[in-house]
Amino acid sequence: QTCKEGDKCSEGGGGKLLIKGGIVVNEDVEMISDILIDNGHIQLIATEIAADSETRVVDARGKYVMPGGIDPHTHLEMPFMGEVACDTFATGHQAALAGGTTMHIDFALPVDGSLVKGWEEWRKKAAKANMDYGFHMAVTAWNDKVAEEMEYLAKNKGVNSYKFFMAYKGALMVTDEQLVEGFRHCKKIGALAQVHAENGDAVAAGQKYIAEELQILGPEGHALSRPAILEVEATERAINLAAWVNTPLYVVHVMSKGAMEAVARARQAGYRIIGEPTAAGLTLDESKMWDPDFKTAAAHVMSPPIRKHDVDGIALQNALKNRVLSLVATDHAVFNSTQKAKGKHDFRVLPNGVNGLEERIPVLWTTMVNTGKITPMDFVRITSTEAARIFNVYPQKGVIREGSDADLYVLDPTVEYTISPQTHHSALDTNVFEGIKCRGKVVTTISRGDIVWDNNQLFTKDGRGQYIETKPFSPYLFGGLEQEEALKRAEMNAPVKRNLDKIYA
Ligand SMILES: NC(=O)NCCC(=O)O
Ligand SMILES: [Zn+2]
Ligand SMILES: [Zn+2]
Repeated sequence: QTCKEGDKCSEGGGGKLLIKGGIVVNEDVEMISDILIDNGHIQLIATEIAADSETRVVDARGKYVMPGGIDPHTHLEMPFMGEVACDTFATGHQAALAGGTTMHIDFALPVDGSLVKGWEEWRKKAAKANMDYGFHMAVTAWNDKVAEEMEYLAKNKGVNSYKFFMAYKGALMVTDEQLVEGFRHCKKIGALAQVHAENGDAVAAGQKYIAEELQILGPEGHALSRPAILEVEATERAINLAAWVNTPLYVVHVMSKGAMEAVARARQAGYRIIGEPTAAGLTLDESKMWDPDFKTAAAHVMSPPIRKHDVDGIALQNALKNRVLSLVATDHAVFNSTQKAKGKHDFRVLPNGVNGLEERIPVLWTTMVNTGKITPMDFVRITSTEAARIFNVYPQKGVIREGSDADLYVLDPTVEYTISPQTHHSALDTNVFEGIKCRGKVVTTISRGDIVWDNNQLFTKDGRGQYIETKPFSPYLFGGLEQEEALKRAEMNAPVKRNLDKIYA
């Protein structure tokens, strides 16, 4: 149930709220506290707060109260491979809110080669927003106009991250030269460079070989044509180029152990590299692409592909635990079974993408907190706080703190349920997490002080979500870079100076 235009949304909507007695978790501390919310913000956090007659009380005793999830990687209503992703900014947001996520950052694509037009187009799509959102922009070509528009959007429209696709040859892919130009420009304007790291030329050759020579055309051909080694190669290449330019780099959807190890080496070497695994990559297995039921196999097709759980998934989980990987996204890009059927006879035209906006929080909690792999505080960091810091919206988001936006959710660790497309809130008719038994359920979600999900019901409406500007030069990424640069420049001149000293000694 969602509130329609003109409804009073009496169960949610404004007013003072008191969340009583929950285990309030931030990334650095957890303690039993009350939280008073007014005017969309957290007003007071204290051991005991009394409610007046106008205040609605949410009983959170025995439950966790955590900062609203921030999903840093989604594709709502994205035109891709001849289809348009079927979750809109309404249905995608409703799914997210039912799963404790209260903000996401979506990838806007250029329109007619223009980033500004792309940004405007995505703002139109987001007129239906049910929760707060920001944008990254994809850079799919390189010229003066692209560079100018990046600067304009970073300075004036709150876009502080730009993604370069090293795959999808003939569509979104850029060359290494464009990558380097783009990285340099990101550094200049204080924006974060992001990469989809797969060797697109090799993937194209691999697809041709698997489809034409080996005559494998089913969804398993997708996995076979995009092996981990091509992800590792591109990840290492992007890291090296970013290190050369000396700009921070964010590797989206790290799916393989090898790519994670490349991120680990780079971080150990002191580079500013961030690795993002996805909910699907952490918890699912590639074997689903071999499922005899086409609908099931096709639902699992995404790029880079879901890998082997016992090798890659577990290694990604451990890397997250040890802070080699930084935060978890979904890469929510959903195509229903009719749309996926386009690739029934050839995996090369099967729209790529899986779901996760609603499942990220309960599935990760079940997989990683219930097993003792990470603490609730770690959980908050990887699902919310780290994204807020990286994309420079902290402490407005990502923390339960006085003055912050009242975006939070209540999770009951005792409730068990099984994920199913029949009960989820996405417009999708499949669900790659179907059948997973979760222990820990988001029972209440609060977005800007409104109860938007409670007791298995949505109380939200289209248009209530706000655009969040992400400002450039995030101190979390760019702090100290100038000093580093000055030292580097001094080192560059050192051999020349040594020689001159010798000559004129
Ligand atoms: N990942 C995927 O398969 N689809 C969405 C586009 C992208 O992120 O590459
Ligand atoms: Zn991608
Ligand atoms: Zn993506």
